[in-house]
Amino acid sequence: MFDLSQLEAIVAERAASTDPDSYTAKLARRGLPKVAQKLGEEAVETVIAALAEDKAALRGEAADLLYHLLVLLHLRGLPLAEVMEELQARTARTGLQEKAARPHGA
Ligand SMILES: N=c1c2ncn([C@@H]3O[C@H](COP(=O)(O)OP(=O)(O)OP(=O)(O)O)[C@@H](O)[C@H]3O)c2ncn1[C@@H]1O[C@H](COP(=O)(O)O)[C@@H](O)[C@H]1O
Repeated sequence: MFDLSQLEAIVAERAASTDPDSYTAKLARRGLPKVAQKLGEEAVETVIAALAEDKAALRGEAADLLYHLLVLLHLRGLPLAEVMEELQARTARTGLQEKAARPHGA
């Protein structure tokens, strides 16, 4: 099954490409603030699709959201594996225990 680490590799390769047809390359050139803005927009669109109970729209918006998150992580040099390690570490306790252990305000 296709997974996010495979998409992460595609994003890394396309972000460095000079292919004029590459959306990833175009987006990466626009820089982190633009990518962050796009990620925020996709998050809002995902929420709207979820609240509208439109499963087809939610599927598309969730895909857009994950793709843009990977572009942002790539530009900030944070490997997806580190995020997965963070999530895996959290499985050792409940969400409320994890929240209580966070530094104040985090
Ligand atoms: N998964 C995606 C993916 N999801 C969403 N998008 C793009 O994200 C954009 C989101 O749409 P919007 O209307 O919000 O944005 P827009 O108006 O096109 O662009 P802006 O001017 O607002 O930035 C669309 O252009 C989508 O094509 C993606 N673009 C690429 N990928 C993957 O990345 C691979 C490489 O893509 P390229 O870099 O384009 O070759 C593809 O084969 C896919 O696997």
